Amino acid sequence: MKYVSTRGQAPALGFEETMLSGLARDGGLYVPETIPQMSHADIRALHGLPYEEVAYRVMRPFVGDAFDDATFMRLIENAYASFGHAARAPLVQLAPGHFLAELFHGPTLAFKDFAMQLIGQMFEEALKRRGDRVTIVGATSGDTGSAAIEAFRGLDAVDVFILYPHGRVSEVQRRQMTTPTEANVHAIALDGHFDDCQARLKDMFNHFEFRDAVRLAGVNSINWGRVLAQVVYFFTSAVALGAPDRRVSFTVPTGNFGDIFAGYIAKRMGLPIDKLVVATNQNDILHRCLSTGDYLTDSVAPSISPSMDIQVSSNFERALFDAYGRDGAAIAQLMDELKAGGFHVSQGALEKLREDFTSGRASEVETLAMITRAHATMGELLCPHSAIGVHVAERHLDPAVPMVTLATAHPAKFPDAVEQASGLRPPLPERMADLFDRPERVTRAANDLTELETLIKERIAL
Ligand SMILES: Cc1ncc(COP(=O)(O)O)c(C=O)c1O
Ligand SMILES: N[C@@H](CCOP(=O)(O)O)C(=O)O
Repeated sequence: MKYVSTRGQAPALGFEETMLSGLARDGGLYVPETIPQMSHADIRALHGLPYEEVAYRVMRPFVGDAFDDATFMRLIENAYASFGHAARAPLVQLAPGHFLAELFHGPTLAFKDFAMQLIGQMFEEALKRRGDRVTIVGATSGDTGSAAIEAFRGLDAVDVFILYPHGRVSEVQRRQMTTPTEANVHAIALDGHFDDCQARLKDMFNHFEFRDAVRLAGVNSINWGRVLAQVVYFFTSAVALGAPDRRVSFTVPTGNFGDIFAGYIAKRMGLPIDKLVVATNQNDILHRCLSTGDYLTDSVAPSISPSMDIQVSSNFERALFDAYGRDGAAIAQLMDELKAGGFHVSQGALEKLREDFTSGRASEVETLAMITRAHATMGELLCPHSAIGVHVAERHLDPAVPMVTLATAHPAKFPDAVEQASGLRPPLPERMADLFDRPERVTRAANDLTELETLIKERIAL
């Protein structure tokens, strides 16, 4: 299995190199050259299997010879052992035909744990075998950072630097990143918003002298391994509702387009998915683009769903690559236009995108109202991101096709918004009960590439 860049100018790589290198050297994102297929019989055979076994069967063809069968299974089992629910991604029914996939039972209470716990295992195994070490730099609007720190804290072969937007993550998210005591963990509060963090991270990958000197690696959804691990719960959810003998739709609270792109990969593998609904908050560039074809960046408006306060949606590039017939030069041209503020998706590409994706948005008022109503009438306390999903999903229900909305974070990560809407302040799980008493350790930094690179080099003593 080979991976190719969306910009067409970087060498094709195997799974392990793709995973360890992050961004392609031409600035693009890696995608599989071909998508492995699962027949209806293969999908039917997933019924009743434990999550780990489904994960193995879905991901195995993508991994090639990077790990032997027994090792790959062991890594998967290790990855999900710390989850607080036996089903890993349980489904609950919200209303007739509408289900919620609870993806927040991992160690940091967000869906990021599904992929991050696994790539933590895969990095450790691959680096041990190679006798190598890497510097991970991650950009976060709150959840990727805490999940990455949890997955990589204390590992000898890794330093992990997380850039988060100062003052724009929830207090729980911030403390998850700033309170770990391990010396290989470095939380950096950047003066800017998430898009600045992600842009500086991509600048570092494109600055080869720095990239090679620190052995830079990425664990954002830039990393194909992240997307791959997220494909699995689309399968477990759909199979639980009758796939492949019944079509299923998904609504995904969306920011960087990684999670919904994982759904698209599941569909391309053969899972009978009807609609993939992109649900955005007021930072709705994806909804506007799918509605009009214009992908035009605007200033980010801070919201009560801070993890989705994103305007430059990294993985949309992967979807565009397919929509433009895998024409790397066309994608490179669009990404150049994006630097100047945006681009227009061609009519043909827009029609291709609309074959798979539809979209909706929720305002701040609608998000709060959804939390209130879900608590009062559905018995579910939703985080603001998940509430956006449920709000948008309700506008795309079809009596003939079950809808699954992904609940991407635990409500206790965003207690202020949840309390405002429901009157309930959800408690953190027991194992995190002292989070607010632990001392914080964080470095404040300007939105400046040279300053950030110097800081990282000093910390790893280069
Ligand atoms: C809680 C939560 N919901 C939704 C999203 C959006 O997911 P994606 O960036 O994969 O679109 C994020 C951040 O990525 C998140 O942290
Ligand atoms: N919402 C994310 C933003 C980064 O997304 P990623 O999936 O590319 O890592 C976050 O919580 O950090």
